[in-house]
Amino acid sequence: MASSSADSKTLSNSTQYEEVDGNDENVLKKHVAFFDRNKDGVIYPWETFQGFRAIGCGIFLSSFASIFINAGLSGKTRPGKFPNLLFPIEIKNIQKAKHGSDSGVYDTEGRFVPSKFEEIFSKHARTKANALTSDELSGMLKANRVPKDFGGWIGSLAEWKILYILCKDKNGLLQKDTIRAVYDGSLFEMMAAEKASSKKQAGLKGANC
Ligand code: HEM
Ligand SMILES: [Ca+2]
Repeated sequence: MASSSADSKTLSNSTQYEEVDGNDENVLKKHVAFFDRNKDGVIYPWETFQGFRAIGCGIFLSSFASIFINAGLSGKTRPGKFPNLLFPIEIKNIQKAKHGSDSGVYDTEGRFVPSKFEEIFSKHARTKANALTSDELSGMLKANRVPKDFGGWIGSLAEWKILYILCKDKNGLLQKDTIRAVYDGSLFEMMAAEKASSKKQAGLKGANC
């Protein structure tokens, strides 16, 4: 549905998310931009580590994630056959790092596909229309599995389980708004701001979303 709003998305009364402008935007670039700490277009493992720490993750998860993500995605985003052993991820080619067994919310060019986003909830949200329980999330991951695509299974499992652990609400639900915000990376900015402000307040520990 068209609108004159300059925003790239709106939340209508029926909480259906729709692209308004910028349909051809590579939103996947925005998803990862938070982790490019010095904004030079390349994400090194130490930047992934710093990004995870900034959103409140512990040293163990941050270390594991930075090794796993950079070793796994670097080669896919770089030209040529030879690996760079500093494992940089080139943001301009981030759509090449997509894997199988995903939700399809990012298309092959990294664009956000609203209908696929809505499908997550129409197909898998049974308890509440606008949220997923842990079981419903597991059901979605199973349903998205492409046979024998073990790399894709692990990638999807890691992305969604980390999101669930970090951002479930007090009732164990992963809210639709939270999931929407992970796609364009705004969630990471919010988490970092929350972590920074809670740090200021008398040593409160890094929070969930
Ligand atoms: C706490 C940090 C992160 C969380 C919670 C997270 C979560 C997610 C989620 C939920 C998806 C959507 C998958 C789907 O639609 O099925 C996704 C996709 C993706 N993420 Fe992240 N992510 C994080 C950090 C990163 C980092 C640091 C990178 C790389 C620098 C990255 C690269 C990607 C890529 C390439 C995709 C597309 C996968 C695909 O659709 O096939 N993510 N992530
Ligand atoms: Ca960088």
